[in-house]
Amino acid sequence: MNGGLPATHPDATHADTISARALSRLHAEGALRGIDVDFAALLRDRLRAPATVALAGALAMRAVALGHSSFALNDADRLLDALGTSAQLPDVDDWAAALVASACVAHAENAGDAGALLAFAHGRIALRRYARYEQALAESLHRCARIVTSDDDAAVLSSALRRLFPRDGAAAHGDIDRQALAAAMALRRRLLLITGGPGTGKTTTVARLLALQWMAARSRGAPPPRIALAAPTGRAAARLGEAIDGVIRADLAAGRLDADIADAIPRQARTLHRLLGTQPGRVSFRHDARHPLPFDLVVVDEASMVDLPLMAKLVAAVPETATLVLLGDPDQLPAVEAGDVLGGLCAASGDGLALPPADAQAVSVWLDTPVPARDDAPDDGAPLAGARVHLLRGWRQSDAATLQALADALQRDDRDAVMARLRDGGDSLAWHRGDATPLAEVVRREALPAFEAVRDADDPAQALQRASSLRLLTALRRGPFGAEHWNAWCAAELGARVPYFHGRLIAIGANSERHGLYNGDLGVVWRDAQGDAAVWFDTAQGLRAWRPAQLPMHASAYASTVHKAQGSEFDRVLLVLPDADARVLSRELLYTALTRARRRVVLWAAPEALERALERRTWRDSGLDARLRALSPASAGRSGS
Ligand SMILES: Nc1ncnc2c1ncn2[C@@H]1O[C@H](COP(=O)(O)OP(=O)(O)OP(=O)(O)O)[C@@H](O)[C@H]1O
Repeated sequence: MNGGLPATHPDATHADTISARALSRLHAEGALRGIDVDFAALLRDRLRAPATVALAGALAMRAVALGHSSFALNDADRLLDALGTSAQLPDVDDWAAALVASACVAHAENAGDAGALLAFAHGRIALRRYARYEQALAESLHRCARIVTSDDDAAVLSSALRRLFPRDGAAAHGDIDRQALAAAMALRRRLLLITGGPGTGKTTTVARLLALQWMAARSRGAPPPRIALAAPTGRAAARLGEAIDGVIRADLAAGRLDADIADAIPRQARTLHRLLGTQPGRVSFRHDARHPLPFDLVVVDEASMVDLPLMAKLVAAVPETATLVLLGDPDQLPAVEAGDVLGGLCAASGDGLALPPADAQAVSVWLDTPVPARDDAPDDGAPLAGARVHLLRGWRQSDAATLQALADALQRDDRDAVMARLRDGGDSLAWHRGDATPLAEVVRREALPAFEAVRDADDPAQALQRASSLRLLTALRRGPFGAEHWNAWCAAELGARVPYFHGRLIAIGANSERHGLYNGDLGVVWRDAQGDAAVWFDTAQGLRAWRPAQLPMHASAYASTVHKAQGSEFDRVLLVLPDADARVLSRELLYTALTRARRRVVLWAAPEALERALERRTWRDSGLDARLRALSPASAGRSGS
């Protein structure tokens, strides 16, 4: 950036003066980055925009880096607060008037203005690119969220649902089986979100939902549904495929499924990039609105990890006649990139506990149980009402029960219960107070043996089996509590003398179609008798090895940030928080880290850092709900009834 900001415009208003001052101050303090201020300078110097517009542009760009797709003018103080600062900002009405008057800003009346770099709608300012994605997503969702009037025979559906979702004790007490409800809703809706915490049976539900779709198609005399399973990362896709396979096998053995349907249900899930078809050197995918995906049902797991541009492209590529089912846990950290899409979808679809009356009535007949209907006035209703079913009951057994209870307490924001659970500990939970136990001692005792077991395995296959037994998770990447430091520390403890030492654990950091390796895939370095190193991976084609120099981007996999570990699971997790407060510490970070563990969590954290993390919510601002509301002033429930 040039040494200062552009000079004040000759006919500057009071709002411009305030804006110019705010820009200088926020730049000087470091709250705005060079790139934000350069963008402001471009708007003012080259495009002759007033300082009000330049300030809005700089803040919109800064907001994207914090994960917001846009920010509300009347909530700009909150954005500054998140940046750890404050400044006098223009009066909201003056600011809005200046934005509407500027040729640099697209708004409802000049929406065709292709040259505008910013967009202003619903009181929110966004970089034009993100506004376009958000508007396109809202329009596609609005289209696909309409109710499908199923012409399936109610008796056939009832009997299929009874077979796939046998009643257990809970249902006998009058509770509805929310898993069966979700599967049934996928027959009425083109868009369905199935949300819930870990172990609430999202994958189990989706496996049975696929079977139900088959049974329904068969009874209708329709061709079998063409099904695609996908997830944002390779790891998550592999887990989804394996989990569906496990459910189908168990259901077949229990007589809940016929063999021909069990055989026909796909178990291979792919990354979203692979599903949509990456094209070398291009940001666009092979499948889009004009070349839709050749499927009738698209299931996407780990939806919380999908960012705004990718979700917009996915939804556009789902054909009008297909059903899109998104699975996710809205309490997890949102996508690293901008736009909390799952959060926006949840805001637009309500709590997922009650349905619009028309849905409730239809599904009650299929489930043979009264299903609660929303009783709010249609005009106040959520624009995607009925598009979400939230699963409540945790099903994981025994040794993970303490972890499940801890995750529940985090979800409820019951801090006393969280602290009590942590203090009580148990076989599956241990808390080392950061002020009392040296971290290196804990890592040496709790983590190192698992990494030594990888190194000392008999062969690469055994090493890879042991690779996901433990991961050290950090809040930060750099510094003494960061993943980079602990990766180097573990390597040194394991006796590393060369970068690709025998038994080194590697994680791939980007998707590579060419290799068939995906972000998060784990590999292990194995040296042969001549000392030559190869890195082995368990791929969809079986065990494969590459020379280190042939691999896509990768890093050691002993430690990683919680953000990076999203979509992965480990038997045990050692979570390390920094000894002082850091802005990344939040309840969602704790929740995401703890729910990565299947069996045991060891936490190293100072009580104060833990308390700060529990107090802070990850804040992601999104205009999706506002855009959806603008598209459907009446609720989806009314339009469909
Ligand atoms: N209706 C059910 N009856 C009995 N067991 C169930 C039921 N639903 C799920 N489970 C069991 O609970 C465990 C978790 O289920 P599942 O993997 O489907 O949950 P999930 O929500 O997808 O979990 P995660 O988000 O952690 O992947 C599995 O062992 C599964 O067999």
